[in-house]
Amino acid sequence: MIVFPNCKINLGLHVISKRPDGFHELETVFYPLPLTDALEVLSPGQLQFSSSGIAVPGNPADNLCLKAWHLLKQDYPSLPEVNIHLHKHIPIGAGLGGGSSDAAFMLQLLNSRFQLGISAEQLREYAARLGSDCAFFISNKPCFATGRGEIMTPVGLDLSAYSFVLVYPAVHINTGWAFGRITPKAPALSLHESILQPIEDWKEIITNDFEAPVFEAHPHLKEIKEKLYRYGAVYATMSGSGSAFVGIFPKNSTAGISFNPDYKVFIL
Ligand SMILES: C[C@@](CO)(OP(=O)(O)O)[C@H](O)COP(=O)(O)OP(=O)(O)OC[C@H]1O[C@@H](n2ccc(N)nc2=O)[C@H](O)[C@@H]1O
Ligand SMILES: Nc1ncnc2c1ncn2[C@@H]1O[C@H](COP(=O)(O)OP(=O)(O)O)[C@@H](O)[C@H]1O
Repeated sequence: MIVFPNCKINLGLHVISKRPDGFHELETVFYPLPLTDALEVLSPGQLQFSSSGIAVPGNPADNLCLKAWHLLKQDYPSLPEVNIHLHKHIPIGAGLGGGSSDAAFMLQLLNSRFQLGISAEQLREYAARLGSDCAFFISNKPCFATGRGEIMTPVGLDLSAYSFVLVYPAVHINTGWAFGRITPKAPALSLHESILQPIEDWKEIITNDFEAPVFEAHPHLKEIKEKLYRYGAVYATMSGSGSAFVGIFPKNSTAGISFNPDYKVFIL
């Protein structure tokens, strides 16, 4: 069985307060985009994980796909061992949620392949235990999110008239480090309201709190956002804790966009 875990972008992100458990309360809008990995699970087999494409840092035994299998195995002891192959295409440490998406798709795949009968709500709970933005990928629809990112309300956003330009400048941002560089505060205007304003106004009212610390540590990244606006983006932002940027352009207006050849650029 093969599935294609997609990435997400954050349209705005406010870090509101630090919680006693060390995590942060935030608000953001998650928006899914069709840049994907490929995740194949073969069974019967022995529990095995391999990957190709972009190298995933860290020990393969810690890969979120395996963690998802172990999480379900605790509650469903009859879950068979499987042979997992991940072809990694979504940039890592980019704020695109690729690892979280792999984990959420793995939970869903195991649930349907082995008919475990887990409800969508229960899947969201399992996913939230694997990562703060993992639960989003179970419903995978535009939503306003609060809490650690796991409390979601659907948001009626139709961006089908636009193309998305993703730029990944090959700078790996550690999410925990980025949260540690922010002084939390309540926003003057909640994203719940600002996201419903015309997209032409977003430039003035929708912000990502991670941009300031990331620009401070990597000043050359600011140029990417400025260049997206120079090319005609209606709205441009860093996604999540970075370092990928997204520019939202009217459809058929992305010809000729080019960046440093060391950067990865995806037009979706
Ligand atoms: C910042 C966001 C915005 O969508 O995405 P990315 O930029 O990573 O994609 C998310 O909140 C990231 O979610 P995720 O990548 O799943 O984070 P986790 O693995 O749960 O946590 C990594 C680390 O980030 C910090 N963390 C994460 C979420 C949160 N609400 N408060 C935190 O303080 C914690 O230090 C934690 O140890
Ligand atoms: N399947 C996976 N894909 C990507 N990263 C993974 C995966 N499993 C575990 N990781 C770990 O998660 C970290 C963050 O991954 P990723 O989700 O791509 O970043 P981000 O949180 O910026 O969106 C990586 O540095 C890697 O060590």
